[in-house]
Formats: sequence, structure tokens, C-alpha cells
Amino acid sequence: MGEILSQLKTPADIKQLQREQLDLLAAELREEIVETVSVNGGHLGSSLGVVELSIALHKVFDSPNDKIIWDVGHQAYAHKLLTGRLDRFHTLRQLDGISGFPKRKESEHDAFDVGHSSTSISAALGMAAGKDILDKDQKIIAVIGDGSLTAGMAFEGLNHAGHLKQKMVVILNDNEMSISPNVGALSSFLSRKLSSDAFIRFKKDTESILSIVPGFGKDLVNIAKKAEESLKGFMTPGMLFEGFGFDYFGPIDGHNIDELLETLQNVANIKGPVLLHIATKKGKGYAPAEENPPKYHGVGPFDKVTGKVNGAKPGSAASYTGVFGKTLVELANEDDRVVAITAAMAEGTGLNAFAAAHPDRFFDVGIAEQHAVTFAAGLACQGLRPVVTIYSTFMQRAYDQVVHDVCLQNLPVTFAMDRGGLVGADGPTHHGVFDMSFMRHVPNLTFAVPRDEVEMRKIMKTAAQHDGPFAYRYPRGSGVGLPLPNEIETVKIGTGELLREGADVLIIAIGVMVGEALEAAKLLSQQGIDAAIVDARFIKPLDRELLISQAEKSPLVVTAEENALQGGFGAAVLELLSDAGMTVPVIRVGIPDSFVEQGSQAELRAQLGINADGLVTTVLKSLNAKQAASAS
Ligand SMILES: Cc1ncc(C[n+]2csc(CCOP(=O)(O)OP(=O)(O)O)c2C)c(N)n1
Ligand SMILES: CC(=O)[C@@H](O)[C@H](O)COP(=O)(O)O
Ligand SMILES: [Mg+2]
Repeated sequence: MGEILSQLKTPADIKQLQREQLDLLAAELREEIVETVSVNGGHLGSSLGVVELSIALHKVFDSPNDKIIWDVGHQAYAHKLLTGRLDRFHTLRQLDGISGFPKRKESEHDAFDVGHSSTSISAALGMAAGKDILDKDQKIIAVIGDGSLTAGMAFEGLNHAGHLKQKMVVILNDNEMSISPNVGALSSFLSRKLSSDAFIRFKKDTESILSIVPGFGKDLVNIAKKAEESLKGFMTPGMLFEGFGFDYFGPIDGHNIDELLETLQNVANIKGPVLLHIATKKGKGYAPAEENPPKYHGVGPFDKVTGKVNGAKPGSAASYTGVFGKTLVELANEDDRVVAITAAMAEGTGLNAFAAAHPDRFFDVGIAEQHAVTFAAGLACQGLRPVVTIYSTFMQRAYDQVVHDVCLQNLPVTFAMDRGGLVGADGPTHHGVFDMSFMRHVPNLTFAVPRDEVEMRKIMKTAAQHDGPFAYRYPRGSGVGLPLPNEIETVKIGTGELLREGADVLIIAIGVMVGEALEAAKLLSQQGIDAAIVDARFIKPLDRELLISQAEKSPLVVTAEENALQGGFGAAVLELLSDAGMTVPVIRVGIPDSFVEQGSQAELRAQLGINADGLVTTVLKSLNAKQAASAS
């Protein structure tokens, strides 16, 4: 534990440090971050890149009175260490431990809860406007990365801030990286420097114009064009932000503490919105992360000496993401209408395999889920078969686009929702536990949830051949480990499968809960209880015939899903049975009406009772209650 760091109890203590101590502090912070992430996993590169910035912010500003809002929040580890959380830092991202993201309930220094990107400017602007109304003396600072700046919401905030002329500081942390290298016109524009080449060209062209001014002859158009091109070379990022009404400063070296301190002190008192552009290196100070930023963006436990990631145990099953990436390439090999879209998550979604195999049919649109969906709608209008691959949690951003731009027009767009269900250590901002509720009621949409990787391939092929919108979701982590047949079958839309007969209870499960239900049936049979198991496979349309015929035979129905119970799969089954006039008791197992904290997937499932043991407990409790009721 670092000597200087361990003495810091609050950020006010940083103000007492001598200038030379700040460099040592930076080194200690890096050591602590690398040490902890190497054991627990976490977001390494982004946090290492803002160590100096975090020190400078806490030296110049007065948190918690002044508000520092981190965009995404995956880079806030140094901030956490500087604000009294060193003692608990070893619990980072663990069950009951400190969060990998800022959380207001965790610390008064965490000004705003984050996890999804591009919210910082809007939140900061709201705080800035609020402080004025309430006459508070505070400074408001948003820190946003160049990747997060690619989202429309960031520009909505800039646009409004320029209009309100609100005093606030936006720090643009530009490392030229999102998770992968940042994409888009904005990214190229940000890295534009005022080159001496451009200046010399401009000078020459201007001289040529001046020399012929008296004649203004036939070469004028060409010369004017040349001069215009040269002028474009002068367009700097500052012009963009000044156009939005911000005072622009930078780019400055985001690892130079002196430069940071001086500039922050200068901009702190400017009236009106300020944009400070800093240049940093993702992974700074840890060679493996500097050399391969995507790998160490969000990384599992690794050997801190060599940087070697522990990875999956040898012989473990391929991940759903891996199977998805491989299968989509196969589908695209067979059908050249298949195109793939990611919103800045090529690695996470497994679409990097597709990008390598079919680069001309792959689109990374930046962190822009809303645009991704409507862009897909446009591609579908041209006769293509777009597959928009977005984590379930980030699909929440694009709900209106799903409804208005795709489903209303009944366009053949596929929504592949990775990380459906509980994701583990990222916690409540990232669990994908609402998609069944927010997608299942949209007209025209077909929605399936495979129980294993073989079923996933079948559903993917079925979706690719379907003439309308189709969604499927699959979980974070390994599949069941089934061998994948080369030939991919399709399934009939709206059909489930009876996997086990049983007279005492009917468990209707979907997705990963099917495996848990089968396991529960084995455990129940040891207690003399005979459970029937149905894999519903489709949440929309439900297999009406199968579900009703099985429910008619059973004294008790239990539904099982890794989704919010409110409006989810169990609710859909209840509606179906109730509409059919059935009175069989239905117990729903799933996620109750509260946000689920962080922890490993297994720990969280056990806590919530959404695993085989939980199903057994629910079934036994319900059967006992039924028995007691009929005895009385
Ligand atoms: C709405 C949303 N989409 C996608 C993500 C996944 N994501 C987390 S960090 C990140 C890259 C952010 O890049 P940048 O803001 O430049 O920060 P850096 O990692 O470079 O420090 C992405 C795509 C997210 N958190 N939120
Ligand atoms: C911060 C963020 O949103 C991503 O980096 C996310 O944490 C990635 O999650 P996976 O590790 O499941 O890809
Ligand atoms: Mg970046």
C-alpha cells in the first residue's frame, strides 16, 4: 500500500501535498489499481489513463461541494482511491464490495451514478442550472471520453449548455480510443492538429490569389478551391466546441500534472461553459495495457508481471458470444444480404469475427445505439438483413427506435441482445434483466430466448430467414458445452418443447432457466416429486397449444426466467392462461421489483433463488402450502 496514498483520508489532504509528492502519488495509484484489477478483474486501461487528471481535479476543486461527474464511470478507480476508499478497494466489483462505477450511495464524492455512457454533460448541466436556482456556490465538472462523445446525448447536452451559457467545465479525455480505436468523422476531427503543412499551403495559396487579384481571371475558381482546402486544414476541434458556445482550451498533455493544475485553475473561474481538451494514453504506465488497449479495457484476473490473462479454464465451453460471432459469419457466408452492426462493442459482442470475414458488411457506428437501430431500419428498407448486436442493457437506449423505426414498419431487422440476464460484477447498470418486459409487447416483433448454444444457432438462422423484426437474447458467459452440428436447423416460430413429463408440477422455463429447471427436476425426483419441464423458447408468440395442454394436466405451474418479474415471461404465461380461462395456480420465479447489485452470476442467482435450488425451494413451498390448504 503506497506511503502517500495510505495517508490520504479525504481529498482535502491532497491539497497539503508538495508538488513532488504528486508524482509519487500517481505511481502509487497505478500500482494499487493494477494490483487490485489483476485479482478482481475490472476496467484497467481507462482508469490508468486518468490518474494525473484525478489528482489534479481533487487538488484544484473541492469535492464533495464541487461536483465531479465521470462519464461511464469505468475510469473512476483513482478517484475512488483518492476519496477515502483505499481500505475497501480490494473488494472492487465483488459481492457487497465497492462498485466498479461511481455510486452516490457509496460515497458523497460520487456525484452521479453511471455505467452507461454519454450522460455526464446533461447531468452536469442540470446540476449547474440547479445550483444557480438554489444559489449554491459550487463548481461543476464533467469528464467525458472521446468515445462517449460519439453519442447523440453528449451533443444534446453541449447544445443546451451553449444555449444556457451555464458556468461548467467539460473535460474531454481524448485517448483516441473507445473500447476499440474510436470511429467516425468526429474522432478524425478531434485528432486534427494545426499542421505546419496546412499553414504553408494556405500562405502559398493566399499569395497566389493576391498576385492575380487585379486580373481575377480563369484560374480563380481553382485557386479559391485550393485555398478552401487549406483553410479546412485550419479547422481545429476548438472551432467545433466554440460553435456550441463553449470556451475551448487545449489540447494539453493529460499526464503532465503541472500543465493540468495550471489549466484547471485558470478555467475554474471562467463564467460560462468551458471545454478543456486533454490528450491521454489509455493504459498509461502499464505496458501490456498501453500495447493492447482493447484487451485491458475490461479485463478478467491476470498475472500483473506478465500481463497474461487467466482466461477460461482449459476445456470449458465456448461462450455464447463466441458462438454468436462464429454463427453470424456462417449465416453471412450463405446469404449476402446479412449485414452486422455494433455500437462500439465489436470485441464484446464477438462481431470482430464478422468484421474480419466480411469487412464490407460490418458497421461500427460508435456509441450510438439509437442510430444503430434506425440505421439498420434503413438498410432493411433496401432489402438487406441487418443484425444489430447490442448488449441487452444498452438496448434500453434504443427502445423508441425499435418501436417506431423497425417494428411499426415491420422491417426484417434482427436484434441480437448479448448479456441478457445477470452480468455479474458490473452490477445494476449492466444487468440485462428488462428486455423481455420492454420488448415483448411490441407488435410485429418475434422474440426468442435459446436455452443453449445449439438452440441459439437454430434461432439465429430462423431469425435470418424471417420477414419481420426478430429479437433474441443470450447470456454473458459460457454455453452448456454442447458440440455444434455443422448443419444449422431452423425452428418453427412460436413453438416450445416439452423436455420432461411429470404429473406433480409443471415448470415452464425460458433461456438459461431451462437448464436450471431440468436440474431442479432431478433434485425433486429424489424427493418423490415428478416435475414436467417445458422450454417455452419463444416469449412472443408463446406456444399457446403446448402451454395450455400441459397446464391443463398439472396441479401447479411455476414459471422461470432471468428477467424482471414485472411484465416479463411469467407475466406473459399468466396472461395466456388467464385469457384461456384457466385457474391453475401459477408461481413466478424471476427477478423481483428491485435493482440487483453486483456479485458473480452464481452468487446473484443463488441470492435471488433463480437457480435449480431456488426452483426446488419454490416448488416444495408451493406444494406444501397447497397440501395444507386442501387439508384444512
Ligand atoms: C450506452 C453505452 N453503450 C456502450 C457502452 C460500453 N462502453 C463502455 S466504455 C466504452 C468506451 C468509452 O470510450 P471513452 O469514452 O473514450 O473512454 P475510454 O474507455 O477511452 O477511457 C464503451 C463503448 C456503455 N457503457 N454505454
Ligand atoms: C464499461 C462498460 O460498459 C463496458 O466496458 C462493459 O463493462 C463491458 O462488459 P463485458 O465485460 O460484459 O463485455
Ligand atoms: Mg477514449
